[in-house]
Amino acid sequence: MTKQPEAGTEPIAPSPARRVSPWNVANVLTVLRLVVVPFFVVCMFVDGTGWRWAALVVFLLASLTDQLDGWLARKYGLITDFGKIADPIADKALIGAALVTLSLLDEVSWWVTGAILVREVGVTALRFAVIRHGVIPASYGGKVKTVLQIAAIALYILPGVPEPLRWAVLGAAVAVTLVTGADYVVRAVRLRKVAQKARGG
Ligand SMILES: O=P(O)(O)OC[C@H](O)CO
Repeated sequence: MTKQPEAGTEPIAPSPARRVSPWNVANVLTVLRLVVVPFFVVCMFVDGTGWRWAALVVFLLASLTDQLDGWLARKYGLITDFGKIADPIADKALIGAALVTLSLLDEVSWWVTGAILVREVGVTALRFAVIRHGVIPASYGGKVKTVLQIAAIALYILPGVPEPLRWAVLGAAVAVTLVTGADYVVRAVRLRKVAQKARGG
């Protein structure tokens, strides 16, 4: 019986099928998400409700590209190792910039921003630490985490949202962020073991 790779880990193997260029529409959207981050930050720091709404629109449009690039990559077979690494990094840049900005403006506690940033930077470092064994793509939990983070940040950017609603969604985002971070550590250990076994080590 053919042994299937373990879920959530993808050892690097030579692909017998067609090679997909990293310069495809899904990856271009991922890079665009990175490019709009400075525009979002500027909108946040300019005084006035209009600029708040502009920041929200930029943030939500950039977040939408996260859902769109993943969908395009799956539908048109545009999944590349570059996309698997760059997509979570682009999400982290957008989410990280939003949280740091909200903390600088005294609207989100620094401990929340710090806990989320430590997890996000840690998972990125982990991905690079095991990259010689394979790529750890975003998990289902990781995607749920990103949606919760986006919802929580949008509620903080939006003027006049009741505080209990903001706290509830942000609390859920922090919890899922930390739990999925621990899950990636388990996946990285598993990936290393699978890759070492495959090499006969
Ligand atoms: O939890 P991560 O680090 O895999 O990030 C998930 C991505 O942001 C989903 O698009």
